[in-house]
Amino acid sequence: MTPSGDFRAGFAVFVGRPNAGKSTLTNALVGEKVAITSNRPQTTRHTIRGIVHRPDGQLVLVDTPGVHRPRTLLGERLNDLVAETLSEVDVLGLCIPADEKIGPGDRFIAAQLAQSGGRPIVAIVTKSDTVGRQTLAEQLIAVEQLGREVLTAEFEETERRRGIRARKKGKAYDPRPTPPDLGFADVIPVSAVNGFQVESLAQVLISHMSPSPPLYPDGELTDEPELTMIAELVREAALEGVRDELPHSLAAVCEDMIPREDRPEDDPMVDVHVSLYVERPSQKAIVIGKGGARLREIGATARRSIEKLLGTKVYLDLHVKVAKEWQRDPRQLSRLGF
Ligand SMILES: Nc1nc2c(ncn2[C@@H]2O[C@H](COP(=O)(O)OP(=O)(O)OP(=O)(O)O)[C@@H](O)[C@H]2O)c(=O)[nH]1
Repeated sequence: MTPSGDFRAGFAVFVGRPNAGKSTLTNALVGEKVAITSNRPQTTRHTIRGIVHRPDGQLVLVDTPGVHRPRTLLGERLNDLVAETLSEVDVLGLCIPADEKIGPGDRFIAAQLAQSGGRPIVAIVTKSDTVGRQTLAEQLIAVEQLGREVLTAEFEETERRRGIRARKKGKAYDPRPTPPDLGFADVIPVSAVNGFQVESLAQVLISHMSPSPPLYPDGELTDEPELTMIAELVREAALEGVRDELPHSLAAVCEDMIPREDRPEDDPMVDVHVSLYVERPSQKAIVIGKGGARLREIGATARRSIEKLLGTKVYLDLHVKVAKEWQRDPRQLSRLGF
């Protein structure tokens, strides 16, 4: 790839309520499993970047957790993380599923994005394979309308503040006329499952980047440290098929990753040690399962993904530990990397 004069590069972030399809879309764009998906809400805890290389641009995707109202300390940290991420990117992708009516959660998030300093917001209507043409068309119109509402509200609020500032300084307030085209920069329906418009979305996002040489070398998919990715893979495997409230109480830490010494050069193996933290002994029992059956399943699933990630054979050593109320304890949180 030789970047020409009109090559563009920059950062984009997908924001949306839990389960909106952000991680799946990141994977569809990047083309390899990088972000962690699950059909349980709030599984993405770390900011994971996927890098999309195209002849005319490079898109660095930052995958944030869903914006939600903080209930615990962990929730607050997630929201801080989101606010921090929003201030560092070039374009904001607001994900709204095609198969669910726009709700207060979407409005809350859209309003937050509108307040993030005039960055272009691309509204992405996800999972569009799940609805018919008529429903999709109606959702696109509703999303356009949402864009007009939140950006008009933001414009009026900015004007109101300008007025107050001017009055305080004893200056004349010169109101600006409301721009006629307030709204999202683009509204685009996609499906991460059948690939519908995924490439167009990449182009739209790249079009909002500034001219710049590539930010990362070609071929690099993620700069997330391997240990974090391994921990996420184990956490994902542990969450599979669990229907209770475990997701909020489960954390994984990859303690170390050591190449086995006595292996032939063409058949290496890595020893990986991961601790799974739960809050209560009863949860530990759930994770371990009858006679250790569930833990073995988790181990087997996670090992396969880790082998894919590292490209070598892996011996995975899993330990389940109880760390009481870790969600509410700042010291435990920082130990677990939050
Ligand atoms: N049919 C269909 N399902 C999708 C699509 N994208 C995502 N899903 C499903 O929707 C669910 C949630 O997707 P995720 O990508 O994990 O959602 P997320 O927004 O990252 O969720 P959090 O990590 O909880 O914030 C999963 O079960 C996905 O398989 C899509 O384009 N079509």
